[in-house]
Formats: sequence, C-alpha cells, structure tokens
Amino acid sequence: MNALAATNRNFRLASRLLGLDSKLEKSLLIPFREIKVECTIPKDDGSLATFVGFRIQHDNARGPMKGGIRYHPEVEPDEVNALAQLMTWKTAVANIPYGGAKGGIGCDPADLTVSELERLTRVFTQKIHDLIGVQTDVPAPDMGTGPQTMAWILDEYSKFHGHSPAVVTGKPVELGGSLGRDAATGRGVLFATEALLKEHGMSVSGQRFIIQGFGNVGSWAAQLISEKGGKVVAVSDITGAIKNTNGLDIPSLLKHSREHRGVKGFHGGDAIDPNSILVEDCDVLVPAALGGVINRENANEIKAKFIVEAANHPTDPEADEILKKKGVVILPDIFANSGGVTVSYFEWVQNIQGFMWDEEKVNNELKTYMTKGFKDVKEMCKTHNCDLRMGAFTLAVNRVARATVLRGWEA
Ligand SMILES: NC(=O)C1=CN([C@@H]2O[C@H](COP(=O)(O)OP(=O)(O)OC[C@H]3O[C@@H](n4cnc5c(N)ncnc54)[C@H](OP(=O)(O)O)[C@@H]3O)[C@@H](O)[C@H]2O)C=CC1
Ligand SMILES: O=C(O)CCC(=O)C(=O)O
Repeated sequence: MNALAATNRNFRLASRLLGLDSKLEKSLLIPFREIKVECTIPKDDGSLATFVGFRIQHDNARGPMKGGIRYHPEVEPDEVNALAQLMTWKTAVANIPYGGAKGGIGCDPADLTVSELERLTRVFTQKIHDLIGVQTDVPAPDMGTGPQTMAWILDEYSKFHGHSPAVVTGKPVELGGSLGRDAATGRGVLFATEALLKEHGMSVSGQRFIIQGFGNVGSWAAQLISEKGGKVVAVSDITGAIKNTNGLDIPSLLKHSREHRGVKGFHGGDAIDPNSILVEDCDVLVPAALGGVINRENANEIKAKFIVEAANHPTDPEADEILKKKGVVILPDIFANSGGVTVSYFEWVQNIQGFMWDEEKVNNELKTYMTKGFKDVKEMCKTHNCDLRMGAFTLAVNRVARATVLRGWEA
C-alpha cells in the first residue's frame, strides 16, 4: 500500500472511531494546496539540470502549516501528500498551534555539489516564496536537508520579504536557530521511548536497541539512548549495517561515520546485511530512515517487542495488523518523532519574541510536551479501546476537527 493510501486508511479508521460527520471527514482529507514546480539550475560543469519540487500544504485549521523539506531521489507527490497529512496530525498530537505541510525535491543530494545544492534550494525558494511565510507555512529540515539548507531558504526568502528568521526552523543557531533543535527529534524519541517503557515497568537502561538510519534522527537517538544505558546492538545507513551484541560504542561510531561518510567499515562490530537489520534480535526497534520499510514481507520475522517509529510512516498497515497479532507494541510516528517539530515551534516562538532560550529550557520544555503527549494518547486509547496508533490518530483528528468546526465549517 502506498504512503498516501496507508495514511488515508489510518485517518478514516480514526474518523469512524470518533463518529465524524462524513462530509467533514472528506474535507479533512483534501489538501489545502498542492504546489509543483520545475527547478532548472546550471550544474558546475555548465550543463543545465531540471528537478521537480513539491510543497503540499495539507491543513491550517489550527495555525500556520508546518513541515520539513526532503531531498531524496524517491520524492513523489503521493508520498509528499501523505507526509503533509501526517504533519497535520503530528502537530495536533503535540498540541502545538500549527497545521501540516511537507515539501521535497526529487534529487540525490549525494550527486550534487554544495554550490549546486545551494542553487537548487534558491531556485525552489524563488518559486514558492509567495506561498510560504511566518504565519502561513514554515518549512524545516527533513531527509537530505539540514541547517545549511534552511539558511539558504531564509536568505532567498528575505530578499523578497525582508529579514524573516521565523520563516524556517532548524536554522543554524547563528541565524536564529534554536539551541537543541538539531538533537530534538532524537531526544524526543528518547523521551517517547522512556514514557512507553515506563508504562511497561521497564526503563531504557539495559534494553537492546536496533536503529535503522544514522542521519540526524538516528544518530542523535543512538547517542542519547546509549547515554541512558540502552545497548544499541545494530545500526544501518545507506552504506551498510553494523552489529555488536555487546552494544556498539556510539561515540566511536559517530566519529567513524563523520570521517568515512557512513557506518560501513566500522571496526567495533560485524558487518551484516542491511536488509536483515529490522529482523535482528532486539527489544526495541527504531526505524529512523525511509517510509514503508516494515511491511508484509518482513513483519512476521520481526523479533522486537517494541517499535518506536522515529521515521515517518515506516510501518505499512498490513504489517501493523501482523505485528498487532504478534503482540508487538508500536509507538506511532505522529507521536514518537514529534520532538523535532515541537522544538521547531519553540524556535519560531523565540524568533517572533526576538529572545533566545538556553538549551536546558528547550530540553525541559520538550520533555514536558512529550510526557503530556503520551498521557493524552493513552487517554484516547482507553476511551476508544484502541492501540497507540489509533490513540494518536483519534487525538489528532478530534483536535483538528474541533478547530475546523469552531472556525465555522459548513457542509
Ligand atoms: N529531521 C527531523 O527533524 C525529522 C525527521 N523525521 C523523519 O526521520 C527520518 C530520518 O530523517 P533524518 O534523520 O532527518 O534524515 P537524514 O537525511 O539526516 O538521515 C537519513 C538516514 O537514513 C539513511 N538511509 C537512507 N536510506 C536508507 C536505507 N535504504 N536503509 C538504511 N538507511 C537509509 C541515510 O543514510 P546516508 O546518510 O548514508 O544516506 C541516513 O543515515 C525520515 O523518515 C524523516 O522524515 C521525522 C521527524 C523530524
Ligand atoms: O520541524 C518541523 O517543522 C518539521 C519536521 C518534520 O518534517 C517532521 O516532523 O516530519
């Protein structure tokens, strides 16, 4: 099932549990605006290259639309649409005053030089600058993008609209980025995992973790989990996968990954087949890379007792059903990885106030939001006698539906 069909399905299940009016249900699914642009840039060798970029703005009932921009070869409209919709539900679960959006450019950032990436980002910004804004739609990093990408967007946008630091989040701290944003998604994953394990009378310390993806989210999650005594027994990225049943030395692995641009060749563990990482033995599986990686092909083989969805949409609905029957507990993406957008909200607030918080305040506030989010999700699970994914979806859909109706929605 593709990402959009899967997301729509989860939304509809939640809508039925809530007993939403069918016209309201339909209207909540339709995106507010879908933008597609062609971005042509000169490559360093003088030839021209054209890339297709998207910004899909899903819903703004609860506030400005918010969500990352992804640079990846597999970016396509249905997936961006699904990711935009997931942002609407994620900001509602986190209870931050935003709607949802997502963007992306179909490109392989590894094949482009820094100056080509800068030109591409500037052309993309030129094409969408009048459709984003501090109170309309606020982009942020996602796969293949980071603080430097946000700095280029900020600079290009400001040429049209004057200096506007709050138009993007996840910026470099020197340009108004928030302390703690870089680590925020991974730190949120830690807080979410702690809340989940506590519920089961367990703690992070001593549990065996497997993490797929060692980029921003995966590497911070690995670092923070291992600092709390969790044993990270395997990680993977696009270059390969490494396993050590005694626990990988994460600081050394981070150093190796920075120096060699990937985990491949790390001597502190054994190389394993990256395709088998999700089914290796562990207590907690943390997918932190692409969507759809847990599916009917591998769900039966998964050995983890818990799955914490650091990536967006890593679990296909068919896998969801199989895993539920096996008793695997899944902490869904729209809660588990909401730490990133929550600290993006803190960044936006700081920019608007023209005031900078210290990192301790950012991290403490994040913990408060994640703890409250878990409690709210559990409450919905109790009310609707459902699993954590439906608990999170019903919480979110109910909040967005209420905001929509209060603003004066009419069938
Ligand atoms: N950044 C954020 O704040 C947030 C991100 N997310 C989600 O988290 C996930 C990761 O994002 P982020 O960490 O920012 O992205 P990054 O680009 O920083 O990192 C992605 C990681 O995934 C690896 N990867 C890519 N393809 C594969 C594959 N087929 N198998 C194994 N690893 C792979 C990459 O390897 P390599 O580097 O070698 O290419 C890299 O290690 C995405 O689903 C994203 O939507 C969710 C919430 C917020
Ligand atoms: O920080 C943000 O605004 C959004 C991050 C994001 O794209 C996500 O949570 O999937």
